[in-house]
Amino acid sequence: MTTIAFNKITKRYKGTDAPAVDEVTFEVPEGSTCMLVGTSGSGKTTLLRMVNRLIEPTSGEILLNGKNVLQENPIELRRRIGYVIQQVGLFPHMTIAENIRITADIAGGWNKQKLNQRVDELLELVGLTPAEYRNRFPRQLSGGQQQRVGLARALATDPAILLMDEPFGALDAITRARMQDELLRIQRDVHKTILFVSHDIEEAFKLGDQVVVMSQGKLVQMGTPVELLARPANEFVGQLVGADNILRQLQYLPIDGTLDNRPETVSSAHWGDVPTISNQATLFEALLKLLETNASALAAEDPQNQERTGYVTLPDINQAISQLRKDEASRTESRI
Ligand SMILES: Nc1ncnc2c1ncn2[C@@H]1O[C@H](COP(=O)(O)OP(=O)(O)OP(=O)(O)O)[C@@H](O)[C@H]1O
Repeated sequence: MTTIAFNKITKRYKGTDAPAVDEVTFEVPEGSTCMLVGTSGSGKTTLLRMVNRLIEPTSGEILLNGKNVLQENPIELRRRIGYVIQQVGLFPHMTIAENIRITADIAGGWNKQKLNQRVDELLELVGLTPAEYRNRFPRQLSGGQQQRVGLARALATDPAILLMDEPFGALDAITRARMQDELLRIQRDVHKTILFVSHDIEEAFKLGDQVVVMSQGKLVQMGTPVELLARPANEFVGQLVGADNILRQLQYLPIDGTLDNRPETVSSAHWGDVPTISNQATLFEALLKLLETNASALAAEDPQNQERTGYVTLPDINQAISQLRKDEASRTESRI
């Protein structure tokens, strides 16, 4: 596993005035997913491509587990870093198996039989039945399926790092959501350190442990989705993440900050009767369940051991909403 650290990394393209990436410093902890968002031209792709040295920095450093990428052989480096882009770029005259095998082969250490096994493993991992897909050609696959092959290929060398540049950008909304779910599922197994460029804030919030917001080459804010929603660093971030949308905020706020041990709306004799909800659910999910079941409270349970950690009621959610409105009002005031 590998940590990626950016230290005052700067890129100035020849013949341009403003730097494309301007003294950016942050760290992606190993095994986590960091989403890069921001306006068009804010330097996201440039930042990403400096990690595998497709672009060389002007100054600053990028460290992988403490080692500067500039001290590594670029080919060796790219073997350890998977790269997935929107234009999958499969070789049209090679079968799916050959497309994946060629990358695994480069990594070396596999004999023919092991290589075939590896291809099948990877196809399984990305949700394509090997027997059905391994001998097809790229043109015989849908866009989403081709993107899966792109991901399988990037994982072929078992890299510690995955760089993903709008990999699902060209897919329709339903396929994109499915691919996002697949990536979450795969990441639960493989624990790669992922840096992912996205134009879609919902995607960034769904996939990211951390989200980095870029503007004009600078890092404006880094935080978890909840941090960005609750405390956007400035108006630009607030607008980008939709922090003034209360329902959206409820979708990301966990219920555990709102739990009540002895809600007045439930008499103690009926505590055992109320519907349950995972204590990792969001306030939005709790709100929906309260409306659906018409119950006065939900019991929050730890999904691991079914232990009750508290209760959530409509007044609790109302209070959370009032707090969000107050925060929003004070943010607006501080802008004036
Ligand atoms: N090869 C290049 N030569 C000169 N300028 C470049 C080059 N590549 C990118 N730029 C400029 O650097 C800036 C950052 O570009 P970059 O592609 O990193 O942004 P981005 O945030 O990924 O944009 P988008 O979201 O539109 O893909 C832009 O102003 C772009 O015009």
